Amino acid sequence: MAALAVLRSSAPARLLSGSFSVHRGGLASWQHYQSRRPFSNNKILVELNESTGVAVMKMKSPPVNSLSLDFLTEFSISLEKLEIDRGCRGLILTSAFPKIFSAGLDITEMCGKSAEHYAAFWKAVQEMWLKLYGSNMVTIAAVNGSSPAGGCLMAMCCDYRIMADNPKFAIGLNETQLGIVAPFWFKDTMINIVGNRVTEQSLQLGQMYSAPEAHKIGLVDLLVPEDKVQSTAAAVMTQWLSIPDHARQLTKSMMRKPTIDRLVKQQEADINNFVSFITRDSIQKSLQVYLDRLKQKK
Ligand SMILES: CCCCC/C=C\C/C=C\C=C\CC(=O)SCCNC(=O)CCNC(=O)[C@H](O)C(C)(C)COP(=O)(O)OP(=O)(O)OC[C@H]1O[C@@H](n2cnc3c(N)ncnc32)[C@H](O)[C@@H]1OP(=O)(O)O
Repeated sequence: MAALAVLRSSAPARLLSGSFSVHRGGLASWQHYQSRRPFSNNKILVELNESTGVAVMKMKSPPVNSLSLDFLTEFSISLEKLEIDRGCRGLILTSAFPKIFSAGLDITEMCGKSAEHYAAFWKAVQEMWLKLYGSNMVTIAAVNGSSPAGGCLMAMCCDYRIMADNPKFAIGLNETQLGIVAPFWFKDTMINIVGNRVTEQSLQLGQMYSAPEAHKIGLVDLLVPEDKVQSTAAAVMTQWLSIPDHARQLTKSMMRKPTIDRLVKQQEADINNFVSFITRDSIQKSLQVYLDRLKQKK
């Protein structure tokens, strides 16, 4: 968080516009952030409303917004651009697809690949978490569909979660159902929202909660009809932005810094831990079985 705060105060918006081709239009228009990365297929659509200072980031990686290495890299770059843009104070994170917010980490990135690939992938997951959980912006998740595991983590990184009131949509950290283990920083993020007891039970059982259940345990803050998710997110954002930035940001930092520092201090060890865990034959088998089941369920 401290690192982001430094970035924000030292990088003038003019520099950002020059470096990243941000096109600014009239007051009422939306800006489109175009990524110049050659491998980018624009899996993330970002629209910044200059007059409100609110960006809407829509995940758009078919079919289910799974978090691949490419997706995560594009996500982190997009987030960093917004973070250093002084014209942007708030971020609404949502999905371009009805019914799916994000399917979590892309399981194919964790199966049958090299140790180097796993290390690069895990670093990208860490970076996504560090940037989103440590953001100085007001962040609101507009959860318009199901959101297992890494998708739930993304929502949990935000300051406030609004979910579509549909019992068919589920959210939670279901890692144990795949035979894998949520790392300590996933666990800490959840504890900070719902407390130790609920987190322990959720993680052991790999529990997925329907939207009403998630609201009941405090995993999501507000349930609204599906067609009201975006407008409610905008309204809640206005409330949050009425608080002076410096006071809100310092408070957020005070609450989250210990959790963030814990990973920062052992980032390399966490990568090594992930690689040695995911390369075990038994874990590879579990993931393959889970993936095959997913593909066969139709
Ligand atoms: C002690 C030391 C510990 C150290 C730490 C070690 C390890 C930690 C490791 C990892 C942590 C991982 C966290 C994760 O995020 S794991 C991912 C968990 N995600 C899931 O379980 C979601 C699975 N998907 C679903 O439940 C459904 O797909 C979903 C509800 C999202 C959507 O359902 P729908 O019916 O609409 O769509 P499907 O037909 O099921 O899927 C379409 C298509 O997409 C493929 N797919 C779905 N999810 C994923 C995914 N996460 N990754 C890759 N691919 C996915 C699915 O297979 C279908 O493919 P196809 O049949 O069309 O080819």
